[in-house]
Amino acid sequence: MSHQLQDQPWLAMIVAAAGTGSRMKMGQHKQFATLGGMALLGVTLKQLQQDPNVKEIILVSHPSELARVQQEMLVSGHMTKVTQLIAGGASRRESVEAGLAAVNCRATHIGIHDGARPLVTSALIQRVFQAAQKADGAVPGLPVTDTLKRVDDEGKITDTVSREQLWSVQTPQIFTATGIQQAYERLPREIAPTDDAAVMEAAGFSVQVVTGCNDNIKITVQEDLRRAEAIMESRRRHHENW
Ligand SMILES: Nc1ccn([C@@H]2O[C@H](COP(=O)(O)OP(=O)(O)OP(=O)(O)O)[C@@H](O)[C@H]2O)c(=O)n1
Ligand SMILES: C[C@](O)(CO)[C@H](O)COP(=O)(O)O
Repeated sequence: MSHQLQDQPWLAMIVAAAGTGSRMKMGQHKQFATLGGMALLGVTLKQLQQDPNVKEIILVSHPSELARVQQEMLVSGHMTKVTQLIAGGASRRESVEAGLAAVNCRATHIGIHDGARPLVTSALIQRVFQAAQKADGAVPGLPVTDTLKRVDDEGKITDTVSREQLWSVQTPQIFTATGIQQAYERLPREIAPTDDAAVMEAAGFSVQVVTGCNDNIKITVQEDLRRAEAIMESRRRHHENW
């Protein structure tokens, strides 16, 4: 796919939501867990749908739930920015690659966001997008505040890792469209990166970190759902549109 040269930045957002949510230990995929009265993935999509910077959303879902997502989230939720709903793969990498293949050629920038991070805000997207326009890409992150230990298989500490210069990064991660497409093409098949900035780094691109948001948590285990509910409730008390 080629990307047109144009003056105005144009952001396409891939939502990686094809995982099974095995760590949530629920009877169904975590995308359907209830959060604030909606499906978790529905909350994420609503946030992106109402964001002025996001021009199109490519939703990557588990192959077994495409029909349900289409009906319960896209049609019922009026997610008009979702231009494509496609099947993901067995790994996050495969799901992102499927999304990249489907991006509109108008996109100057491609964002990649976890379906499991419903508390993303427009302020955060704006911050990352602005920084991405001055580099090959940008990601939100926070400096690590706990002390870090390396631990062996028996649970014994082997050493203490300096936390100086260590940041914990989140999504959305936003890159130049040509950069992220090239970076994935160059990535050796056997590598399974845990985020997309790692793919850019491996290809020699420069990625800027901007201040992330403490509340932009990834829903991974049941406890995260309770925390997310509390954050949503607090936002509702302070902002009308939450
Ligand atoms: N094959 C995969 C695996 C993960 N993801 C997405 O990547 C995001 C981050 O992954 P994670 O939170 O680990 O989700 P799961 O892989 O679903 O969770 P688990 O590891 O507990 O099974 C999620 O939105 C998930 O849906 C994906 O699109 N395709
Ligand atoms: C992409 C990510 O959310 C950045 O923190 C994270 O690496 C995803 O990890 P997971 O193991 O796929 O949940």
